[in-house]
Amino acid sequence: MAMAAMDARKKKSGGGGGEPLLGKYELGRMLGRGTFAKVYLARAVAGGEAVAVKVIDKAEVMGTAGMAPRVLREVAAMRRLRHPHVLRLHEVLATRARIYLVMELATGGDLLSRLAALPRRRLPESAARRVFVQLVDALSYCHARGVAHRDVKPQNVLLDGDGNLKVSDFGLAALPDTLRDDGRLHTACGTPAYAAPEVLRRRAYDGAKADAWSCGVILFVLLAGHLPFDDSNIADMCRKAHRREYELPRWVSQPARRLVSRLLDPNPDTRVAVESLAAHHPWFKRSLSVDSQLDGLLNGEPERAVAFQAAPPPPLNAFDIISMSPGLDLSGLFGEHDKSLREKRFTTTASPEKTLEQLGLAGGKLGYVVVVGKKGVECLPLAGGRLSSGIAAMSVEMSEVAPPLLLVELRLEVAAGDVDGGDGEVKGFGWEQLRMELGDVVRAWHSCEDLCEI
Ligand SMILES: Nc1ncnc2c1ncn2[C@@H]1O[C@H](COP(=O)(O)OP(=O)(O)OP(=O)(O)O)[C@@H](O)[C@H]1O
Repeated sequence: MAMAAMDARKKKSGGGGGEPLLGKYELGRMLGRGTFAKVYLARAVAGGEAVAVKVIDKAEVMGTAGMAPRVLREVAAMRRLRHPHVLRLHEVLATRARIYLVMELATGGDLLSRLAALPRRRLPESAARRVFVQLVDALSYCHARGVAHRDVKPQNVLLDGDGNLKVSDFGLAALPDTLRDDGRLHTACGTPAYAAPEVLRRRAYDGAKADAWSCGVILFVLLAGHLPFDDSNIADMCRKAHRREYELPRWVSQPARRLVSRLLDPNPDTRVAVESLAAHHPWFKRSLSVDSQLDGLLNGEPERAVAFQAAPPPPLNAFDIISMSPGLDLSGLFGEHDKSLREKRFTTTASPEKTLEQLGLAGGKLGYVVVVGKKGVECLPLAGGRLSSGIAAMSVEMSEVAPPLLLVELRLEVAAGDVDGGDGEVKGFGWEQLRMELGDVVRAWHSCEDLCEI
């Protein structure tokens, strides 16, 4: 940390003109800025601990309707919470002009920026689960203590140096003493894209259930890389939310889909509560070794490094590069084909690494190589040709069903510009041979129609 440079950067606005803040903290560079506060890196004079100090201008707060209670709520909420995934408030200091919230330092930035830095703005499912499990853990803890966050969004989810979550910004948090007699809240707050429909419609609402909706939106974003409902018109957004007009990408597993659907339930009475997820939802009980590499992923390493470790990609040839380029989206070229001919799935209890290795070996016999590329895992033809004429590549996706069971989806991609759309070649592809070459890695083999739900 560049603490040596701190003195030079002390700000009048926060640092008291070069003197340590109330003799206790030396303020350094600004970490970020919110609507009413600036947050600085700081070091405790006694002990040298690095912290974050949120500097709030009293006059600004007093001059803005509703802000004073918001600051008080943030302090009251953070004071009563002690959890590894909730940002700790160490102490509150004040001068005549300012309030200083001395907080745990989250060196990893916020989840929104970390996702934005990823090539496809989303995480593999196992990494998404790790983020989500920590989020649910933190919110379950808060809810059990009567604190609903009410503004759960990736900007308010910070990360520490190890990639662990720290839920922050309880400025909109609802404490039990702000509830009406019916136990529900009546203030519209939160950020539209993450806010529950009952919040947007300014109905009385249950803060914990509103948090559950926001968690559903976050989970969707982690898995898909975009928002489920994104409309500048709030009424339209509400309508879409009520009609459940969202579409998860096809690679998302069924258990994850079910979980998103339980959370994005427009009816708060039937919407699942975050507290009940940790104990009961099967999606939570899984973990693959790749989970531990979340930090690497969030540090901007390519997805392939996290998703599948065991298959080092061979050098890419020109064909590989073309087929991975975003301009050539092979997935949209299949509309006319019989799905059962071009897609197969199998379940396996082998590890992702072993499965890939076996696909690679089988490929050697059928004439393709396994490539772990930016688009995921692909089986590409040897020597720059085609798997068979008309077929450009076979894509492979894996998702966890219930550990150690993996679902592996294979899909033939037809070359762009193929005269008959690759129909003949798709029909002639050697699925049976592939199946035999995969041997006992395959536990159950399915055509795509067999397997709507697992
Ligand atoms: N404890 C912390 N450690 C590291 N960075 C922090 C910490 N707290 C806040 N930040 C950074 O400072 C920025 C501003 O935080 P702040 O809580 O004031 O506002 P906000 O939540 O972004 O906005 P608003 O107050 O408008 O809702 C954050 O986006 C984050 O980048």
